[in-house]
Amino acid sequence: MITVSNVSKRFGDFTALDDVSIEVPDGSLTALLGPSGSGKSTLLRIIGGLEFADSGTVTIHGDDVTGVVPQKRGIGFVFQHYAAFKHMTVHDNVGFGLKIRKTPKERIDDRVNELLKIVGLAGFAKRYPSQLSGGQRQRMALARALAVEPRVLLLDEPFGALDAKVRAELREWLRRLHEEVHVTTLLVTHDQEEALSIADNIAVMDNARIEQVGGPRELYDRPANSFVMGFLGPVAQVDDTLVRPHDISLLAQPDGDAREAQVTRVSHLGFEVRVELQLGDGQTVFAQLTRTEAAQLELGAGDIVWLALTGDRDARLVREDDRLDAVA
Ligand SMILES: Nc1ncnc2c1ncn2[C@@H]1O[C@H](COP(=O)(O)OP(=O)(O)OP(=O)(O)O)[C@@H](O)[C@H]1O
Repeated sequence: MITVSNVSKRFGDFTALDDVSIEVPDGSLTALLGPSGSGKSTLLRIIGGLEFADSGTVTIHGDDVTGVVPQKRGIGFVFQHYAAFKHMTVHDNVGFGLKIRKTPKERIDDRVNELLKIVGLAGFAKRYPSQLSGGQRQRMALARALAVEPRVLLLDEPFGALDAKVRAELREWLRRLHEEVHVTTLLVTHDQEEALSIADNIAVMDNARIEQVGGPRELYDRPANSFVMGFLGPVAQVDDTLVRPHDISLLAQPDGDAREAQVTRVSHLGFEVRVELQLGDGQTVFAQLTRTEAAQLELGAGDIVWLALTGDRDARLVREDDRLDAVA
């Protein structure tokens, strides 16, 4: 387990981390998720020893590493822009950490071959980094980080520089890799879909603080506040209630508490149909329907419908401040 206790960090008079505490469970894939500038990388770098906290402590597997240099923390790093040794083959890049630890050559060869297989680069050992695609280079970086059998793997937007399709592939691949090697992994990302799809534990950060920690479903279904709710997915507002747009259903007739609304726009986005509505008081609301639901209602602009809130009541919030606007 990684334990961060009451860590604060300032750069001049700017507070990058404000009394942050978090526990990263052993063997988990934990994401640090938040907007740009929220302090994710600073927290990761403090855990890795690339930056030192002004106050607070970091322990890894019970050892206090707060003042320990990165090389002695048992950590593997991968960054967005991976600095490979250009003049070395893929094999030598991956084996570099073992070589400087004076590991016998045969042992290095075995370990490198095993890792290249795991990351899907078995046939690429003799190539140079310039002969790899961006996605292959990041997989090589992961193999290199894993070579020295770190206690913890720290990934800072490792797929951030790749195009969307490759990024999605590598996400799935990282998830499978993690299931295979089980090393405690901390992943910095600003992409909620990335965090929700691969992490089993997510810490949502904003403004130098951790807002909420939990599993993907817990965060989505029980957001602690409007910031977390808005950062994890779309939000619609009906009066002062915040709901997920898919927790709004539209009825052809009045029913109970359902509110009358006029359809102003219907957008067909494949499986999803997005309906813009206007309530009697002028408030605009977005609802998300499946194409089947929309087809049954035969919705078109100008239609009058009745809007009801469905879904889990605990997944709703009463709007308490303007933090949602910061997300949108
Ligand atoms: N060495 C530094 N000197 C001064 N300010 C810094 C330094 N490192 C980070 N900061 C500031 O601290 C804040 C948090 O930075 P950090 O990189 O942790 O954010 P982040 O959430 O990882 O954002 P991003 O996704 O953009 O990297 C930013 O406003 C940044 O400008």
